[in-house]
Amino acid sequence: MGRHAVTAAAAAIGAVVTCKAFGLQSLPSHDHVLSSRQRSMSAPQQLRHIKTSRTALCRWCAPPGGTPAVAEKHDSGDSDLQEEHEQLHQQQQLQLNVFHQLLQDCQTAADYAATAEPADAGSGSSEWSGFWTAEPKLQQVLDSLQQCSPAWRGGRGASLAWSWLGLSTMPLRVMLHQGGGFGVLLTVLPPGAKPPAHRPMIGAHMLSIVCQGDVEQVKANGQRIINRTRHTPETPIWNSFGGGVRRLANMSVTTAYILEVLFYGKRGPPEYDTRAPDGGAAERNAEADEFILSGPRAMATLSAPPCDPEVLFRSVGEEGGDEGGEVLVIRGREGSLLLGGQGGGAAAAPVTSAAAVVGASLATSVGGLDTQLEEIVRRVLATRALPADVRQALGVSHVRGLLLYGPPGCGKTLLARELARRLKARPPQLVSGPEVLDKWVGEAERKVRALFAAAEEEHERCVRGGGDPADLPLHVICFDELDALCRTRGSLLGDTSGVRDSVVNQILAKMDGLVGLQNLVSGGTKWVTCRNGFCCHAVVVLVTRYSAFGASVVLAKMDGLVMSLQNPLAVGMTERRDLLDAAPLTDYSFAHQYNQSDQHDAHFNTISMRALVVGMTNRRDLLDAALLRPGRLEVAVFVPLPDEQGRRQILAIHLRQARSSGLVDDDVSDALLASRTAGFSGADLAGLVRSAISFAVARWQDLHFTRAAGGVAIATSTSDSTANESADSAATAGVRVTVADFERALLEVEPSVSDSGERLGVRRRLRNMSKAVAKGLQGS
Ligand SMILES: Nc1ncnc2c1ncn2[C@@H]1O[C@H](COP(=O)(O)OP(=O)(O)OP(=O)(O)O)[C@@H](O)[C@H]1O
Repeated sequence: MGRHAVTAAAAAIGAVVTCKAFGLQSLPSHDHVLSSRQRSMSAPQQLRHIKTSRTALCRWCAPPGGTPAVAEKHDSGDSDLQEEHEQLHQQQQLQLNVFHQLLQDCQTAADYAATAEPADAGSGSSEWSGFWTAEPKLQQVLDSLQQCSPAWRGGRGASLAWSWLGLSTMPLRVMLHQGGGFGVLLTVLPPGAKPPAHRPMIGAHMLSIVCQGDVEQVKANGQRIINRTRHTPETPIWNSFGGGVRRLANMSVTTAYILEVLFYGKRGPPEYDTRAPDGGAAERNAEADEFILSGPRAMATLSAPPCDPEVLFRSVGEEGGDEGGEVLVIRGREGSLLLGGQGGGAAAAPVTSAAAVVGASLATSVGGLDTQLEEIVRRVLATRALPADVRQALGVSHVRGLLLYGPPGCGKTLLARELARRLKARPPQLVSGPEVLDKWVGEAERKVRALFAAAEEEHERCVRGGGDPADLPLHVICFDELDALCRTRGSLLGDTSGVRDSVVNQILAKMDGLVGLQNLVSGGTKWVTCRNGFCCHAVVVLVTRYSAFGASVVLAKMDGLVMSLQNPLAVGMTERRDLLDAAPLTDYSFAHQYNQSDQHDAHFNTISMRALVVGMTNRRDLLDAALLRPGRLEVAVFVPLPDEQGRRQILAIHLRQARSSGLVDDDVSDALLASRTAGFSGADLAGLVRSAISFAVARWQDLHFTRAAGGVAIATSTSDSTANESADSAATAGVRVTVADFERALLEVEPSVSDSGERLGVRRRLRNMSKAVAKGLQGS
């Protein structure tokens, strides 16, 4: 038998073995894995090909154990949704096919290399010796690698494939496959990550591709090679031989993904080499050790390698979320990444990425804010979804404050409410700035304290009852129109300025309490007379942190702060409380004295885990800068006017109910309406839908009135031809929203916000007023 025949047979056997090894049985049959001709097509061509393969899609849509709801979606009659759904599945299908193709090609290449052995890597500069695979096989692997990308996205902001790994704030290495003489590794580097140098696997022939991001690779193995690779469809593949010391750095602002294929031959997967980069044989490179082990080790807790490709690529419909929408469903082994703290469940039980689920389900009620949702999920929610031990291992703490800012009516309040609801938090406490302000001295601050009181009381009760505060639900505290409350201190003139400054201070004090001040010593209150002669209710927190102050200095500073800034919050800090005399403590009538070892530190820290403060404003520029510092409202997300795609999503959201009840004409096109509503905010679009429905309701009422009065169903009361035509049918005896209704609504509802974020209504009123004044002047 010629070499080619042998290798072809080996390839065929290899493919079968590979399929079994990768658990491909339950996946779409081989005719849905791309043929070599199809593989030579461009990605869009492949997409088109898959689109025509309806059987494959349906199999994928309704996998064993899949919910009927997923299949039902096809029959929902909602063509937009159906189209979106199909696109999503086509993309998933493509990704899965591409990945499986890669595995098959690698397996074939590894099978061809069965006779080759990597040289011993003892020297640390190992090379794969001799012939290891046929050139065409290598080319196939390279082609397959080139097709891989984690960045394909589905509809409505659902991130697919590996992008959920981008939630990690730490570099991660994920073993996607291991066995059959090769491994496939995914390295995920958060923006700016520069993990310590390490050696790649010894003796491995490696092919790496940057799937996303801009990555610098520095190799130092006798010679120094600096290679910077930005992801493009034509990104060159790094082709290297194992053993050299290497450092990767993510130079981009997005997460970078690097996919590597490592061929290690028959002798099995080599260990990561964590010896010092200088080549010292015994001396371990502790830094690299930590990185490498924290990656796979974290992943071992998160998702036992090798990951099931299905796990990584699965991202379908309603299974994970209580409200539907696209969610990432991870069928994992014990303790998969982002399990929402449920690690260690039954092996087959579906587990979901809590953060991704929340993000995706938010998209079902908040439209046009995909990027914002992604940022919120990554920066605010992701850590809350991590199991406590993983979070501790990564050394990350929760973000406690989120600021949503932007023009009015674009969904800030809606987003905050929905966020609280989806986080299964206690009912959110939502107050608006002007509501908090009070004419009575000290009352506004009391209201602020009351907002935080529930979280604190619940925590106390839980601790007293011997419970674990970590199990407590989250408290979300939302301040709408924050600019009315938290203007830059000292920026306001007049009698109210002291009160407002004091409210800012109170909020800061509470947020800092939530941050968990170390070494909190004393807290109390005092009535002080400010320069302007008004009495203020001072909240005083004394923190022992800096030894720079002596007792008198502390006292003077506290008084000085209170007096000179009209600032009713005085903060004194010292590490040497013993140096303090009694004066500050008595003068400020401190009710409590805590020290470092006191439980109260833990108290504040734990409360902080269970509280999220969300501020909302149209005028971020007016806010006190202290409020925006890290540890306070540290994540600021701009919520803009929706673009066309966003408007389409918002319209679909607001019409969803009426549509699902079959009350909207098929001719009503969200896409068309979106193209005609440039400059509309989310609130305007909601108003437009309400207006259109109001016309339909009026027509319906007229119809019923006519029937009731004359017993004859003739819609003479409306000139709308669509309604006339349909008046006979039983179905249209109900409300029916038509294109004509929207045409009328468009004449009635206008954009309320200018591009610069101002309310047009106000400007219009002002314009009218000035016209009236001018007229009056002319008349007089
Ligand atoms: N992105 C959106 N998706 C869906 N509905 C939206 C969106 N934005 C606004 N809406 C609709 O408009 C209403 C008002 O929006 P919301 O109060 O959240 O805006 P806002 O940005 O907080 O405005 P303001 O700054 O005036 O407080 C919402 O209840 C919702 O019905």
